[in-house]
Amino acid sequence: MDRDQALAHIEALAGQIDALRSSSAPEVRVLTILGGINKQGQPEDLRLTLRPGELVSVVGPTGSGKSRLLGDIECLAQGDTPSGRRILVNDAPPPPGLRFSTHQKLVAQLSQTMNFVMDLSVGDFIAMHAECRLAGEVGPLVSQVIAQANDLAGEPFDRDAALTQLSGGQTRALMIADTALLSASPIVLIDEIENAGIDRKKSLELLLAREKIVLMSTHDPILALLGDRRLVIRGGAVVDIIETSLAERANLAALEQLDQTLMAVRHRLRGGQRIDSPVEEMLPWMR
Ligand SMILES: Nc1ncnc2c1ncn2[C@@H]1O[C@H](COP(=O)(O)OP(=O)(O)OP(=O)(O)O)[C@@H](O)[C@H]1O
Repeated sequence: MDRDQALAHIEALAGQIDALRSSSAPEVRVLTILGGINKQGQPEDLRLTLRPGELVSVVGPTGSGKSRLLGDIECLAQGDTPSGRRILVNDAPPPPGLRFSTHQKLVAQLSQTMNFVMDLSVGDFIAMHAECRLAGEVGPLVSQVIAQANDLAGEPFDRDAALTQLSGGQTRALMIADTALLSASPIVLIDEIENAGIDRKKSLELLLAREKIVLMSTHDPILALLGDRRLVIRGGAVVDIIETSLAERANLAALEQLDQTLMAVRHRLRGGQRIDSPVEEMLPWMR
């Protein structure tokens, strides 16, 4: 391991320790995003309020500024990021203590590229996190988190599995179950979990059932339409806020069927089967 790799390793460990310490966070009744400027320096006309249990998707072309928006929320920006946005918590700027606290993290982040680097078993890691949150017996909660993660992941794993040996899908499933059941952070940011090999709809339902505010950047129409609203980003600014309409919800059902079609074909492909029969014959819902 060279110096840079060692430093990256230490940084990742520090992040995970911070996550373990995030044992309490203040209640967020309302989160407000105040507009800043777009990439051309023109004003962004935005005052968006979000409440617990709400799912908002963030859509826009590559490079339009979706991650910047999530980054602004993550650091509770106060006009000090390239977008100039400001974030209010319960209608007021967050106190600096809250912004930079590693103990009271308001925001949990999940992304496609996150990985565990700790040399621990799944059971030991979840138990450590649970001990930070609870006094008393943590065993049942650890079992619940692992069972929930297995429900989300395609391939099952047990508590003795090493964290670093989990697949991408299993890692994401464990992070989501851990965030939903153990993390105190009331805001969850998701940066593209489309190809994670997990049950994405169930994952979102799990987070929302815990009354989190969830913002999710995505290019996937099914995920985007699951949101109550979607923010359209262009040129570094939110240019539209679209409420998911009844007609869109009806289309969501049709899109989910298409998705099942592709999943059925993928399943055959993975199983080493041929894809040469008519597509309708491969579909569970058309048979
Ligand atoms: N309002 C803004 N003012 C200045 N720079 C911005 C603004 N919004 C975004 N940027 C910058 O533009 C670049 C691209 O933005 P970002 O990575 O957020 O795009 P993205 O939509 O997430 O792209 P992708 O879909 O490829 O991940 C980044 O360097 C980001 O800091």
